[in-house]
Amino acid sequence: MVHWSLRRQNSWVQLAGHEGNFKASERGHILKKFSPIENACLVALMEDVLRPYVPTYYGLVERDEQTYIKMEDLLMGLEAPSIMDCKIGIRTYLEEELAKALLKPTPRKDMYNKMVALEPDAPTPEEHKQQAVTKPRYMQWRESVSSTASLGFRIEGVTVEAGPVKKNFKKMKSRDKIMETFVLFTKGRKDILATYLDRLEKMQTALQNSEFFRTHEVIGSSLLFVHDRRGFSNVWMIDFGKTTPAPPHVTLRHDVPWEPGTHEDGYLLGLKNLIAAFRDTMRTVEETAEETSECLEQQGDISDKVLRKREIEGNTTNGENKEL
Ligand SMILES: O=P(O)(O)O[C@H]1[C@H](O)[C@@H](OP(=O)(O)O)[C@H](OP(=O)(O)O)[C@@H](OP(=O)(O)O)[C@H]1O
Ligand SMILES: Nc1ncnc2c1ncn2[C@@H]1O[C@H](COP(=O)(O)OP(=O)(O)O)[C@@H](O)[C@H]1O
Repeated sequence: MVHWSLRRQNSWVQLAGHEGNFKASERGHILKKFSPIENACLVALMEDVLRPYVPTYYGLVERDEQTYIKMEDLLMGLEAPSIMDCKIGIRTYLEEELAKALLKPTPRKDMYNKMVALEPDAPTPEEHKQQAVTKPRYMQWRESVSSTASLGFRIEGVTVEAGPVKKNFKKMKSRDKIMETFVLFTKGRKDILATYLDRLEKMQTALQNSEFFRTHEVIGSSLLFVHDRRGFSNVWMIDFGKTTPAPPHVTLRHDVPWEPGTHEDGYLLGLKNLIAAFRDTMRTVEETAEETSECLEQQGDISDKVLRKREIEGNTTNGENKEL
């Protein structure tokens, strides 16, 4: 018998990040364009207590004159996977990008265009005139219109059972809507929610004991949630392209708001809020199951009932993410 995790039953799915950054590799591995910063992180993480929470690192390979980082394919073995990418932390850009923008602002037309596409009135009159914004300005605005600034995490992308990839979460700010998305993502399955919660809590403990975490500013990193209909589920820390060692004189806490110069990332604030949102989602699912006398062990899809219950309770404002 072939173990489930040894069979490749899926094709590559990319929920977020830069186009063209990944390349397929042999079974169980993927290739990501080399970045010295991410490479140094993965090397260090292989020796850290966080190792079980990050994709295994297999070194560097050359393809078509480009260097790639070879790492574990986290979708390996999943059948029609459901995947969710949540970016963690209260700040999504580097302090040095802010310093650069203050010293020598680089106007970004592409970021201005992304901004007006979402909120035509967001740019200032001056920015409208220039048809450009700086990168920190765009990133801070993205943080404020999403849940990053308030909750320390945001949903970047979701796919349910290998369906279409949804990325329309840029303005998802409210905790209620995030919880609705968790219900839709897991189809209200208590077993999957429970596995995610357990893994997140263990990750939280590992982070508190991690030498890597104590000494690194973790910016723009995500948690990748993966599960399938059979109930195989896991959460992983990915994307260390903007994770850098903190200056030696700085002691990072990760659970306090950022002030310029502190290098704080708010990673633990975000994780705490994410865990709480998962716990409340689970409670709602349990209450709905009790009320409707449904047996959750049957693992039926109760997401419709949970959402209807939330609507009745007045928690739902509109159906923005119901199409998942
Ligand atoms: O998600 P949208 O709104 O499209 O904005 C993207 C993300 O914030 C990227 O961050 P991440 O990679 O953490 O998702 C960031 O890449 P960086 O990693 O380079 O900061 C991009 O900056 P540019 O690559 O400069 O365009 C920025 O345009
Ligand atoms: N090891 C992995 N296994 C499976 N999928 C991955 C892996 N790493 C990244 N991905 C997919 O690629 C997407 C972008 O990854 P990320 O590392 O954030 O890229 P970028 O550095 O371009 O932002 C993730 O949302 C996820 O869907």
